[in-house]
Amino acid sequence: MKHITVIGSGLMGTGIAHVSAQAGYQVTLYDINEEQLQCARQTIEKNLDKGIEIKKISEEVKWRALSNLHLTTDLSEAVQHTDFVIEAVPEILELKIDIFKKLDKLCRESVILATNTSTMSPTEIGAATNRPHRTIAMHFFNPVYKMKLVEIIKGLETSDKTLEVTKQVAKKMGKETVTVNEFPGFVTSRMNCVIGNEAMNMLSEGVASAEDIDKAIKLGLNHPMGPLELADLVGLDTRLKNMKYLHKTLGEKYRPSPILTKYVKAGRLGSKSGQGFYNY
Ligand SMILES: CCCCCCC[C@H](O)CC(=O)SCCNC(=O)CCNC(=O)[C@H](O)C(C)(C)COP(=O)([O-])OP(=O)([O-])OC[C@H]1O[C@@H](n2cnc3c(N)ncnc32)[C@H](O)[C@@H]1OP(=O)([O-])[O-]
Ligand SMILES: NC(=O)c1ccc[n+]([C@@H]2O[C@H](COP(=O)([O-])OP(=O)(O)OC[C@H]3O[C@@H](n4cnc5c(N)ncnc54)[C@H](O)[C@@H]3O)[C@@H](O)[C@H]2O)c1
Repeated sequence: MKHITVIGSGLMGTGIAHVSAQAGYQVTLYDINEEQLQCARQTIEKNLDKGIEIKKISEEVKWRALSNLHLTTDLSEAVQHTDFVIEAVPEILELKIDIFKKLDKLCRESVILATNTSTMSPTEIGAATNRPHRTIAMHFFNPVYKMKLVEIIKGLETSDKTLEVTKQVAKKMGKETVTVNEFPGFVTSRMNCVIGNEAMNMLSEGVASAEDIDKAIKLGLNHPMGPLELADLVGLDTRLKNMKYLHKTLGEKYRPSPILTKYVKAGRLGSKSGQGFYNY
């Protein structure tokens, strides 16, 4: 297990590539958008510098991590030498399935394919390949350099060997893992969804201001972030996609708050667009 390929260099793919390269893996980061790749490299370098500044890593660790990182917009090249693939494209099932079909054709038989989906089914994604026993979900958390958890979700056909190897990969990245049986939203996204949606409904009902809702949860329940600022961090478009999926699969109580739909329609996507429940 020497080479990891990350598919998608956005918010999460960037973080996953960072921790993989810093852990000593050879990393190829692939995206269809060259600009996104360049942005990812800048973000990784910035975060490595921050790690040096707060004395979490040395200069040598930074340069070794950057030397482990390779960027490409060529999918065949991206997986030519890979041992393990982690997909982090937008939360669109058809897109993930399309990519897994391509990966299945291009990757050596022994390569494990992992998806960083927040809520979708590794069984369904794996069923689109000839290697459902080597398909798994590896759910990282934002920001990846900080969040200690990787939530691992086995698909129906995922082999025990694949689960074991995936746990080892997460461990080498310095992460703790939990193993979840496949259910929409797993553990964390489903809980995030309920808390976030209730906060959005309270805001719409005029129960309290966004600031006070977040402050109450931070100081009253000791969360590191309030639910509304967290939704801004995650991306309101990603949150809405996940909510719609949970609503379809788990029923009425997961109906997205109307304010979330309205904000996404207005292009208010959270910190990544400069405006969400707060201005950035
Ligand atoms: C259906 C619903 C679905 C939801 C949608 C998808 C959700 C998704 O699936 C799951 C999620 O991600 S949910 C989201 C889950 N995420 C959450 O819930 C996030 C919760 N929020 C937080 O944890 C904090 O507010 C932030 C980390 C965001 C900012 O914290 P801050 O203090 O204002 O920022 P800071 O100054 O940067 O330092 C932070 C810490 O990182 C350290 N560090 C910095 N740079 C570093 C580097 N380059 N290297 C190493 N370390 C580095 C720094 O030393 C400090 O360490 P300490 O040991 O803590 O002192
Ligand atoms: N945002 C979060 O906090 C968070 C946390 C954990 C998991 N996730 C999950 O991670 C995945 C990615 O989310 P994100 O927030 O990083 O999204 P994002 O929009 O920030 O990044 C997606 C990236 O995928 C690229 N992309 C789009 N189509 C592609 C294709 N066909 N081939 C290769 N690259 C392509 C885009 O150019 C972009 O760089 C989603 O499944 C999401 O649910 C998100």
